[in-house]
Amino acid sequence: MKILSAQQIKAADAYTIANEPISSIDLMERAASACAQWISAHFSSSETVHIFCGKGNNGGDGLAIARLLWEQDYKVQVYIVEVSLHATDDFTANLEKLPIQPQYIHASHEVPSITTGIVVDAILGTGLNRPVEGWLAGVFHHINNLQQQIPILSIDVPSGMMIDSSSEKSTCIHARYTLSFEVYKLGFLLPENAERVGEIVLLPIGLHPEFLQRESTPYHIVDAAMVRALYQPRKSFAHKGTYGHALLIAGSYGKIGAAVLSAKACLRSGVGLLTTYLPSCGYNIMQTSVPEAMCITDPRNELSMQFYTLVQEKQQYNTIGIGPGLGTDVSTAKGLEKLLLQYKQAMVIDADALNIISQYPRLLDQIPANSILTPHPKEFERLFGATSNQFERLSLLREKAVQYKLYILLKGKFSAIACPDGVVYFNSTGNPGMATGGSGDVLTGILTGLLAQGYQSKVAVLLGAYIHGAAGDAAAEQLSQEAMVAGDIIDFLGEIFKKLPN
Ligand SMILES: NC(=O)C1=CN([C@@H]2O[C@H](COP(=O)(O)OP(=O)(O)OC[C@H]3O[C@@H](n4cnc5c(N)ncnc54)[C@H](OP(=O)(O)O)[C@@H]3O)[C@@H](O)[C@H]2O)[C@@H](O)CC1
Ligand SMILES: Nc1ncnc2c1ncn2[C@@H]1O[C@H](COP(=O)(O)OP(=O)(O)O)[C@@H](O)[C@H]1O
Ligand SMILES: [K+]
Repeated sequence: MKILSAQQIKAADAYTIANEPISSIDLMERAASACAQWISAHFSSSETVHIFCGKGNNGGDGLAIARLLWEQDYKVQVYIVEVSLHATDDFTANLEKLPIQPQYIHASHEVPSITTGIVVDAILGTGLNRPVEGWLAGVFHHINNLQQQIPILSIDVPSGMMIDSSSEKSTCIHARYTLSFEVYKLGFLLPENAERVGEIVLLPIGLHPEFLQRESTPYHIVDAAMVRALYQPRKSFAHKGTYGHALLIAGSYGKIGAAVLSAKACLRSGVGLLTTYLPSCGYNIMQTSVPEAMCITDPRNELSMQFYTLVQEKQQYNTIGIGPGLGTDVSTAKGLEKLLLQYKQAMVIDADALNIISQYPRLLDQIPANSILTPHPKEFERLFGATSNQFERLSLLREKAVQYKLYILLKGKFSAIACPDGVVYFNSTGNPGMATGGSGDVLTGILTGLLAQGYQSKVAVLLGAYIHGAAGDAAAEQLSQEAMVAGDIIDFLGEIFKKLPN
């Protein structure tokens, strides 16, 4: 699914009006009726609905929603916030059709004290053209202070929130739900806006499919349809050699669990053969807990320089996953440097392997093209530096993926996957139950398993991120977000793989 900028959304609107064709007031009616339907499905008509409208088309939506809910016997109060002297034509047309008398607000103290019902925020939408400040910011503060008692529903976008750049300097409505039209907006996907958007509900309003199909954008959402198209079923005459041999270099004293989780996830993602390279203290643990994995040990309790010679001697590994629980011992760093000089196929680099690279940045140039890096935000910052906001971080992510010809998956809710061509995919699966130690080690195992069995890096990272989150969602569904642990994500992988064939 494509993510469109405010400018592209405006163009989609215009294209739909010209080519469906439909009048702009009817398109607004369609958007408003999708919102009114959602509201009536979720809130009883005994609730008073307080609708705050600006004077642009977002306000026009609000007025139409007010009329539609009034027709369904809701008690409706409309407040027109005088954001501008100018009103749009569709706002004016809907004001003429409004069956009740609105109240006008020119100052923050004019916001009524509302103690029951629900609040609908239709003050500003994608037409925001400057940060919200001054008396309007005061109005927003008043509305936000109601939040504890009553739900705030923002129409299309929480008012005051920029969708294509940081809203740090703007006062925004903090919504409990954002009822947004047709497509995700980039700002919804970044953690800095989490408190502003609340729960996102996407409502289709019939924007022209031709426009959506042909419009190009660097930002996409990974969805179920996309991953089903990427998935390759196993061949009936396959043997274990068909699905590759992965080498997983992981673990240090006290962190063998990370290696175990990665190894199990790699095997449960369909790899043909798996060899793990571990410090000596991990041998019994791995052989007992994951008998399917072969095991080579380093004589030390940290991994030493020796693992590069192993790769040099045995070139049979289709890919290497390195990092979970590795530690950042100097000898491990030296081993990683030698490995990067020897091994030229795409690999998966995570956790302490990334931390080592951030200590020796020259190693970035040695990483094989098309490798997958999986930093969490802190690791990303160590690798590439701090940024002043998350839109800048996203630009930096794209820039580094292009510069080093890598797939860089920046972890979090809506993990952002930047590709060497500068395109970014946001993963749509996963939940806060996955914010538990070891979830990332499981992801490394999955990605290593998919790469080893022959998926191209791009397919492996999109498919892997999606199934990792989907298995996490299945685990949370069964066990709760609190009680699930990283190992449960592995246990639910099978359920997700079963749903992938078309
Ligand atoms: N997507 C679709 O296909 C469809 C979209 N639709 C809807 O249209 C919405 C976009 O409507 P829009 O373009 O009229 O802009 P909108 O957000 O109402 O704001 C414009 C007003 O805000 C003002 N203003 C701006 N910044 C300000 C600030 N900081 N502080 C104060 N004022 C500020 C600006 O004032 P001015 O700059 O003129 O002073 C102007 O008056 C979209 O979000 C969706 O709800 C549906 O109806 C149909 C299908
Ligand atoms: N709130 C969340 N929503 C969706 N996915 C999440 C959430 N929290 C964590 N995850 C996922 O869980 C994984 C956590 O990885 P990481 O922080 O490296 O964990 P660890 O180092 O403990 O293995 C990432 O893939 C991340 O996207
Ligand atoms: K709004």
